[in-house]
Amino acid sequence: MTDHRDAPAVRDLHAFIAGLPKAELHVHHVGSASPRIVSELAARHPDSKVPTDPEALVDYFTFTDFAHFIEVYLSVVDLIRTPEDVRLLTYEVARDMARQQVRYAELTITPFSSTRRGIDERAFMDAIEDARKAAEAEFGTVLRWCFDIPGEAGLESAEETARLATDDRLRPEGLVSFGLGGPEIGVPRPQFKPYFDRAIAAGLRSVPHAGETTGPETVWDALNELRAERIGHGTSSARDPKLLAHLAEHRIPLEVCPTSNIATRAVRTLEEHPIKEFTRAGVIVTVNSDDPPMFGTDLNNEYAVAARLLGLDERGLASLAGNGVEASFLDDAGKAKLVAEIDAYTAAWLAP
Ligand SMILES: O=C(O)c1cccc(C(=O)CC[C@H]2O[C@@H](n3cnc4c(=O)[nH]cnc43)[C@H](O)[C@@H]2O)c1
Ligand SMILES: [Zn+2]
Repeated sequence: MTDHRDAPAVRDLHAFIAGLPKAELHVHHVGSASPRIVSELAARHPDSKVPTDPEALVDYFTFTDFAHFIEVYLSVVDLIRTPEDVRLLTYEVARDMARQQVRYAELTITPFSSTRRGIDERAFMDAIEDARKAAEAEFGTVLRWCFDIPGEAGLESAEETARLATDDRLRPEGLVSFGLGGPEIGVPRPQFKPYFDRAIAAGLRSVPHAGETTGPETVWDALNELRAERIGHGTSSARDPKLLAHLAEHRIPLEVCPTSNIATRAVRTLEEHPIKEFTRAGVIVTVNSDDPPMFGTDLNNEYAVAARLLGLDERGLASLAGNGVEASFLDDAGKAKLVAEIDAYTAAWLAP
């Protein structure tokens, strides 16, 4: 993904980013399946329309709009049919993260999509937990889960997601937060309040998507009705100065995913992305990859994009990585350790 025509200073920045320890807060489980895993699963299930040839996947993963993206996303969801598929996917996603020096990730998982397709709920939880423990032991990447409601699937999906997230016999050890994903148009956030209330009462943190494909009123709803502690995307917040001031004052971070917004055509070009308006308004910005292989990106590339749009040098990038850690649901000791690692890496890189 590095442009080899880059000037030497830019190349150095890419190398700095590649080694920088990072936290990722907004990345989807199925949306992180590498072309190799997608083609392996597609070959196992020849009834699927998903191509088996990784090169054909590039075309397949070119989206006309957000609705088309969700349609393609669900065709990949359809490839995950057994607990072993779930385990393999989760473990391989962690391997890809470790290669990018991602030390900690909150991975958004949609258990409803798997249980409704017939995967046993107990086996599903065991598969993700087994992969989480193996990944931490083998790659050193700490994974935590965000269970999200696929809002367009209706309140049945909200009920099922809340049940899976709060039933003490099922709830996985790695679960830290509760989310809401899928299309926003025609899916008002307030209807999900009772499910978020239950999840919050059970100790989960609230991290809905909002303002990705609809206006700032959706972000207000996420804050006021769903008690959001971070906002997934929040792109349209830039259209409401009062909202920007509120996010800044209450230190509600945005999980910004620049390339995703272009790929789903939520934003026309990177140059038009409001990330700079967020930082100017004092909003805490974290940078994330969302569905990296589907959007032809990875977290390192998203940091490079942010560096370009925000004019960041190495210290600025280290501070951006620090935002990801501070906005995470790691405990204080975990945060301090990862921030110290970022600082030590940056100091060593900049040492004469
Ligand atoms: O699983 C089903 O059967 C189902 C039925 C109806 C609707 C849905 C969904 O809408 C699933 C959406 C799915 O998309 C995930 N996702 C991945 N990237 C994004 C994003 O950038 N913005 C919003 N959602 C995203 C999300 O986690 C849901 O799982 C499913
Ligand atoms: Zn997302």
